[in-house]
Amino acid sequence: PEPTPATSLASQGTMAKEYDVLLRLLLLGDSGVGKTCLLSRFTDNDFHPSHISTIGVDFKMKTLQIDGVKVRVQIWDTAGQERYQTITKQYYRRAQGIFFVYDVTNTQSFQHIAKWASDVEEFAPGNVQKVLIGNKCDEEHRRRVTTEQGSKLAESCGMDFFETSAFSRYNIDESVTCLTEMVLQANKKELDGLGVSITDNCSVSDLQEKQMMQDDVSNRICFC
Ligand SMILES: Nc1nc2c(ncn2[C@@H]2O[C@H](COP(=O)(O)OP(=O)(O)OP(=O)(O)O)[C@@H](O)[C@H]2O)c(=O)[nH]1
Repeated sequence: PEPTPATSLASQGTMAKEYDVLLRLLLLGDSGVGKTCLLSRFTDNDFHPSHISTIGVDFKMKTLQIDGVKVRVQIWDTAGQERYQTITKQYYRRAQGIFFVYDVTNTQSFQHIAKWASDVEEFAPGNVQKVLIGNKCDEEHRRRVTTEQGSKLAESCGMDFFETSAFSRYNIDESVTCLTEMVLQANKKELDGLGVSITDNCSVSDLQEKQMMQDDVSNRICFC
């Protein structure tokens, strides 16, 4: 589905002051690692035992309070299946933060993180913030990727790292809050530079979009 444009969301917020800042985060990783479940657990406290593959992209939102600022986090869930990648890549450049998700019981999904990361290098904005997630850590008996391996990979890619469980809710709020804080921090200067305090009603996405339009008009990808 197409979301309501960020600008109109922001202006709705002006009336009711539902939030101060709007951010876009993206979930990437192989099919079946648990991206949809992580999102449902975070936004609705729901868990689905069956795997229904995401088709293309989907999104959900939740508002967090961070240091007294109401931050509306729009999280985009992408299909892990190869055949949707032409579509999903189009969403990379509008993300301020990315979760790279693997499944601790699936070595291949861990090895593929390098490929997801190199795609992001190519298609996402330069200052995009990144967090590595090793999901399904409740499945200790089926684990194939150690915490140390995850932690080393995260360190080598300059990412923060969490092991999570959408099943038990372990580290779900913590990982989303961490990435949200990183995005706020990374955009603080930009917001200040544009004369906008992060306590004003605004969308970081729109501000970045404006700046990118000024910076690289010639490099813009057309979505139509
Ligand atoms: N034990 C356990 N199972 C999980 C966890 N998270 C997801 N699953 C299961 O893993 C399967 C795949 O989960 P999804 O969330 O649909 O996977 P996805 O990454 O969104 O997959 P695509 O949409 O195909 O890219 C489902 O059967 C889930 O119930 C978890 O933390 N623990």
